[in-house]
Order: sequence, then structure tokens, then C-alpha cells
Amino acid sequence: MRIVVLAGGIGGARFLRGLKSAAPDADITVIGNTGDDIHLFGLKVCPDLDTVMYTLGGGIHEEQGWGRADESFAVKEELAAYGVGPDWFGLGDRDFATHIVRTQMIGAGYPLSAVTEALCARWQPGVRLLPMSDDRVETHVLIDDPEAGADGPARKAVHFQEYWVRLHASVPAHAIIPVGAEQAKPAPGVLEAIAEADVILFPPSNPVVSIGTILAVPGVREAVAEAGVPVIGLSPIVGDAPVRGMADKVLAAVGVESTAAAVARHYGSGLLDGWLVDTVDAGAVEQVEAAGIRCRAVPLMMTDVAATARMASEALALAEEVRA
Ligand SMILES: O=c1nc2n(C[C@H](O)[C@H](O)[C@H](O)CO)c3cc(O)ccc3cc-2c(=O)[nH]1
Repeated sequence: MRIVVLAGGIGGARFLRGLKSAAPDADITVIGNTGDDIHLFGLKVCPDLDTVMYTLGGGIHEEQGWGRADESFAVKEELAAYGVGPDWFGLGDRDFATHIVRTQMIGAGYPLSAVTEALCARWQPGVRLLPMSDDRVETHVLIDDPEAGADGPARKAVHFQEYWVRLHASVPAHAIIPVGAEQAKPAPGVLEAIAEADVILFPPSNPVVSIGTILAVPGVREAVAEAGVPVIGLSPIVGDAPVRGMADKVLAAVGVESTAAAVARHYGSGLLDGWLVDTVDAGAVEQVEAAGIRCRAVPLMMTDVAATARMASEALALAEEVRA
């Protein structure tokens, strides 16, 4: 079975670990979000691609969910000693090596998709990991500018990582702008993988800044909608709050309520055939089905690989149900 998964960072990566366990013989292609990418210290950092690669390859810092296990921070400390920031983004020494290799290869002319393949040759994630695009797309967030003067603009756009990591999403987001998305082309293999898939899954990743950004690359949303195979999503919202992260903050920016049913309606029946909500949200099943999306309530907490594998199995079972 060929499965395509549109994935963000931690939630997507952990779901994929469960999916691999539930469907060990499946041929899995992951289309990774690159809107979170950031250029720091002259290096290109791809947080979501790396989180998937390290998680599936056994190199992730398990508790944190991002970055490397057994990490040290000598380079960051030395940069700080020179007064060179930002100091709010934690890049460890082992992780730096990944960004150096990536930046060096891009400088030599390789596209991000080829670089990702080369990095994965070391990590062997057991899936085909494709960036959504080889073109630069950078998610910016429009916030109130606390330093705005009386005459200047009252708002400013900051990089997603600045909003997420430095500001902890603590200020209201007025808009989410995937800069460059409109001009971006899907990376080689993305549209082909979608067209050849037997099932397409939306893991419990952020519907706005992760899956939403992937769908914003021209051609991707249309390819998913027209693939003619079951498209099944898992709610990242359980009991009206994000399972982890701050998805509620960015959902508010696009006018979507933080409920499992509202997120399903946000994707819509033109895209989604099936939607899994947590058992605590069983009351949402009827609303989702009324929107033309088949819905089931099952446990959705990714407490360990076995629990996550059961979620993945439920998603695949729902796919078969809607296919029938
Ligand atoms: O909360 C944090 N998340 C960090 N993340 C996670 C990342 O900011 C976000 O969780 C994702 O971009 C959202 O999917 C990193 C990811 C990397 O691959 C490399 C470095 C970081 C550094 C941080 C950090 O300092 N703080």
C-alpha cells in the first residue's frame, strides 16, 4: 500500500513512527512542511524535515521532540560570547552539523529535495521524505508592534520561529503569511506521490502553519482533492485544546475555532473524506458527518508508539470504510 502523509514537525513525526509500526510493509512518502525553515548564522535550518528525519532515524531528543539526543551547545555558547545571536533559538552542536552539510550542498547547487535525500541516507528514516518545495517559502506572522511609534505602522511581520519560540505565541496573531508559497513549485516527486497514493493522511499536525502551508504550494491542494483515494485526517485538537503546541493561536488568526469539528470543516469535505476525533470529542462526530466527512471517535493521545500505532490503524480502517 502506498501512503502519502503531509507532515509538520513533532506531531507528524510521532504519528509517522506509529504508522510505520502499524503498517510495516507500506510504502510511505512524507511531504514535509518547509515554511518553518529559517536562515541563521548563514545556515539553512529545516526544523520540520529534521524532526521527521531524526525521530524516524533514532536521533531525536525524545522529551523535547526536536533537536538531537545527547546534544551539547558549545557553538551556541561561543557565538553568544561574540555577542552573535539570536540566543532564543537552541541549535546544538550535533544539529549544527546537519545545517552545515545542508547549506554546503545547497551552495554547491543541489536542490533541497536532493539534500534531504542525502541527509536521509545517513538516518534511514524508512520513509521517503520530500520537502513540499525546493523553493524558499517562509511563514511570517503579523503581530502588534510593541515599539510602534504614533505615525508608523502598528503591526509588523515576524518569522514564524520568532513568534513560536521567542514570543511563545503569547501575542495575538492577526495573519499567517506563507511568504513565497504562491510562487513555489512542488518539489520533484510530490505531485507524483499524491497521484499514485492509495491513501493520503493528515496527521495531528498544525492545520494552519504545517499542513496548511503544504496545501498552499500551488498544485498540492488540487492534487490531494483530485487523487481519487481516501484522504483521512486526525484531529490535533482534543477537548477544545491543542494536544501540544499552540495551534489554537494560529487557528484564531485564520478565524477557526479550536475544536475538532471546526478544524475538520476548515479542511472541508472537498479535501477530507474521513476525520478521527478523540473519544472526549465524541459529541463532534455528528457535526463533522453533517459537513459531509465520515467521522469516528477513537483515543488520539500519542502516549507511546503502541498507542500511536492504534491511531494509525484506525485511520487506515476509516480509509477502507470510505473507499467501500
Ligand atoms: O521551542 C523551541 N523549539 C525549537 N525547535 C522546534 C521548532 O521551533 C518548532 O517546534 C517547529 O518549527 C514547529 O513545527 C527547533 C527545531 C529544530 O529543528 C532546531 C532547533 C530548534 C530550536 C527550538 C527552540 O529553541 N525552542
